[in-house]
Amino acid sequence: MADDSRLLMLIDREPAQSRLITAVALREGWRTLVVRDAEAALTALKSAEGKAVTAIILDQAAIGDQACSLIGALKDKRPDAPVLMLTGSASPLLAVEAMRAGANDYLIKPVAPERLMQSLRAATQVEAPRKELQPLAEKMQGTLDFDSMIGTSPPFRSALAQAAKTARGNGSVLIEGESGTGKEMLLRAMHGASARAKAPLRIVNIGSASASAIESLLFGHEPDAFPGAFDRQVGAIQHADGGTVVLDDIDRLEPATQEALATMIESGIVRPVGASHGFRVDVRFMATSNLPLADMVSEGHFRRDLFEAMSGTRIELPPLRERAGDIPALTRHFLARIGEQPGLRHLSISDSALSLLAAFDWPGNVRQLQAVLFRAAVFCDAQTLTPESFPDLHAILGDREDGAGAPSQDGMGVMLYQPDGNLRPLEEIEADVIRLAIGHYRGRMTEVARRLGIGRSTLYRKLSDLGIDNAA
Ligand SMILES: Nc1ncnc2c1ncn2[C@@H]1O[C@H](COP(=O)(O)OP(=O)(O)OP(=O)(O)O)[C@@H](O)[C@H]1O
Repeated sequence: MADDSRLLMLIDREPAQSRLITAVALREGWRTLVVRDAEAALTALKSAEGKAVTAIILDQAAIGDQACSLIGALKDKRPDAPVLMLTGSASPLLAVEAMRAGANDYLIKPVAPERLMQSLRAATQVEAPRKELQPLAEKMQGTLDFDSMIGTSPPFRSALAQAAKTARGNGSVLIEGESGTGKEMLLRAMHGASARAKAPLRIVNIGSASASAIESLLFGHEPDAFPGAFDRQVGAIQHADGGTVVLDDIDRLEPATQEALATMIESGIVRPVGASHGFRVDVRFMATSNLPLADMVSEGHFRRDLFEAMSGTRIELPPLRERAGDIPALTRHFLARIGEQPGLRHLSISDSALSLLAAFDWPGNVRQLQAVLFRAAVFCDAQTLTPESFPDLHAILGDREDGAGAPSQDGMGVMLYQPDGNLRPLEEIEADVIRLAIGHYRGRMTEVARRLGIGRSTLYRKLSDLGIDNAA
């Protein structure tokens, strides 16, 4: 059902794409106004209907070289309406120009409908930086091996060690973790370090298509297997014979497909949809899940046999908020990579800006950190990023800046040594750890106690023994 307050202007010349975007946007309550070119877009914005436009998607193919100037003109007329640009080009320079002109996001075609909607949702959220999940920065390709995975925090390092140890084997791998924690990056590194590194790696995003389309993508189909199946299609599993298949977001697999996959794995034979016989394949399965799959099994939402077949090795990647100590290293890594992009420069970052980044809880994890840094770098005129370079984070955390939000001792952790080189007394360190935890978990004392591994009453006793004001 369309919501009258949500009108999307789509500047697009491809009828099939317009229909698809209109349909997926409608599912999320958007009405869509389709226009074919720049002139029609600017005219439409002046009309009574156009005044109600709350977001704009622009396909660069409809505009050509003038896309960035059109973004500027649209932002002049409608500064509040976020603009997303679709393009066939992966040029970082175009991405930077589009952002400087005012685009909120830049998506390279083909874009899965879910990715597009995620971006539209993010751009229309009031608390934009919390939800910013599709950064331009992600289009910067780097090498994908274990060494390029930044972080030294113990839970992260133990996940990496487990991955490195099992990469060379043939068993299945399940990587669990919130969105943006690096699951896909880790799987690619594992495939790269495996004996199958030179064989194909096929990644199937389970959330990106309907259940029947996923079956076709995985197993392939015969001509006429279903209405619209004109040609034979070879599925990802068969394509990856000898290599690795990744089931990205396996938690979203429908029950019927779960069953078909469990049967396939058990038999080692893949049977295309509509085919009377199958083919024996040799593939290694890897999967990612945003939700704890074991819980889904206990709740009856995921088949136990498939879970067991998929979890030869189970690796959990921690959310960024649980490894805030890695934020400075990640930040420097991303700033170095951003600085290599055409149109951007190498920037440094002040300690106070690092403290601000460390105090945020990053619901979109490493991906979001990358996006926020990229945006800040695009708009930075100086050589150094400061807290002012992150106005949205500043607004969210600003009122906590002198206390709860900012981790103590240069923001990055707790000092173990005194200036004279001797260790600090345990009580002082403990008090700092508790203050840091209260700040990090924004005063949610149950969470603070849970994360510190102590009971709430012990926590309150320590607060009083150590003389900590719980508004720390
Ligand atoms: N430890 C890390 N070091 C460097 N870059 C990282 C690290 N972790 C994640 N990234 C970067 O963050 C982005 C998101 O990572 P990735 O796509 O692997 O996350 P994901 O967990 O698979 O997310 P989703 O569940 O949403 O698909 C990528 O650009 C990746 O390069």
